[in-house]
Amino acid sequence: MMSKQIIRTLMVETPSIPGNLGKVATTIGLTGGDIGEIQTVKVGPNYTIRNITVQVDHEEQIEELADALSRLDGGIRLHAVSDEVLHAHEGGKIHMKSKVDLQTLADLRRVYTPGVANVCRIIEKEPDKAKIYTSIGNSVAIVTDGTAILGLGDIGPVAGMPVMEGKAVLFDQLAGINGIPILLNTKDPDEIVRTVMNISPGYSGILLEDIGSPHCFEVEERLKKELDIPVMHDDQHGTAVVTLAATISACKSAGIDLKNAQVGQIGLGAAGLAISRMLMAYGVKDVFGADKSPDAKARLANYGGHPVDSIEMLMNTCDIVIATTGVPGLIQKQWVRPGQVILALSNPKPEIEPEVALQAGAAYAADGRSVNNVLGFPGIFRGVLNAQSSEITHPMLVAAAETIAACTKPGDLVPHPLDLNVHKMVTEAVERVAVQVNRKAEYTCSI
Ligand SMILES: NC(=O)c1ccc[n+]([C@@H]2O[C@H](COP(=O)([O-])OP(=O)(O)OC[C@H]3O[C@@H](n4cnc5c(N)ncnc54)[C@H](O)[C@@H]3O)[C@@H](O)[C@H]2O)c1
Ligand SMILES: O=C(O)C[C@H](O)C(=O)O
Ligand SMILES: [Mg+2]
Repeated sequence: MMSKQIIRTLMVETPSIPGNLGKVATTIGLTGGDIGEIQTVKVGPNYTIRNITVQVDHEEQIEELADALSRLDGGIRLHAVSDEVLHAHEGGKIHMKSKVDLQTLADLRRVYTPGVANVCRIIEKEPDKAKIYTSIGNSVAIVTDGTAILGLGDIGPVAGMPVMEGKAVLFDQLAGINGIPILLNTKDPDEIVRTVMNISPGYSGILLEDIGSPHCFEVEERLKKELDIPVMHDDQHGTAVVTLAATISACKSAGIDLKNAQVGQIGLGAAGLAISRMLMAYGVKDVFGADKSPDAKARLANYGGHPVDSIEMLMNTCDIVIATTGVPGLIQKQWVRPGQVILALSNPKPEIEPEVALQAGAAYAADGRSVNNVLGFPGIFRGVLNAQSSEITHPMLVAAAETIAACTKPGDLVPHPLDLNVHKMVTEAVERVAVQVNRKAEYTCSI
């Protein structure tokens, strides 16, 4: 079974005779399609037209499906096949909008010149006032060099823009933050650091996204040192937060003692190394790691993890296995041990489909669509922006993970990604820790 990435909408007309919609559904099922939403477009005197969303593995299945539907008798007609995903991206997914009215000359003078000059002067005298009189206090740059776009690899920053726009949509709708994509035409760490430093005055946070390893480690570390605004590489720490949350939930449901469990991490790049570090910092004693790169394994050993040479061996010994390699189907079903927890987190396709892992005996299994850093980064940044914090610290990340785990329904691994209450709870948890950090800093400064 595959992850059915191709999504199409079929506009189908059926005469109003019981059983016709059933025939359509059966035809879709027989060609291997999964039915998603069904929306009634028009109810006629003796017919109904519906948009049916279908997910399939391959493009050719859509053609087979269209053929099969056109062969159905009794007046069933396929009117159109449309690509809603592509359609949703037409013209881009984001748009910079003004918050003020511009109807009259008075408006013009107020929001622009000459009124604006006085606001500039105020900020010149007291730069902190920019947080009050501009959007800077609520803006985060989403920075990519395009070197590790999802699991698609080094496809360049422009091809990665749909992902960056997606992150901006999530920032806006889940946390009310202006997320602004910044595409870098360089992969050189020195240039990345210099460029981000040079643009940083316009932002109150930097989200590094889909920057490949190992240069992502150096870039993040240097930017954290140089800048006095929060910097976070989402693929590292956002992913680690959500994975820790899913692991806590799985252990609770499966009765596994996380700290004494054997945890295996396959793929020790940006996501995998950060997940391993997070789990070890949380108290997990044994984290084993596999990667095709000896350097990646050496990095794990430096942080106290145990590198192993074979994925099969890791599968054979670990209670919890997490994979972030970007290689679909890497985990074979015969390697799955009964009762194991398997988080195959690569996007767009996992190392093993959750259904396959569960059929093979896994107690809990999930992929990167559900265990996804979308549950972490919006609330983490909202929390630090609210607290006007200059950094994102490890205790803030742990607070976020524990909050996500606490919001998870029994039997699930993580909450629904669009549950606004979860993002609010993450925000509050991070803000609480951030405020404590700020207070401590004030106290330290004053003594
Ligand atoms: N679900 C989520 O929230 C989430 C978040 C971040 C990343 N991811 C996914 O994780 C994957 C990796 O992302 P990343 O940013 O860590 O990339 P990366 O390039 O930094 O890391 C990938 C690592 O996998 C290793 N690897 C590749 N093929 C391998 C194989 N056959 N056997 C063993 N190791 C192998 C590479 O050597 C590298 O160290 C991507 O598919 C990405 O979509 C998911
Ligand atoms: O973008 C996502 O869906 C998650 C993650 O950042 C990834 O790179 O896969
Ligand atoms: Mg990413």
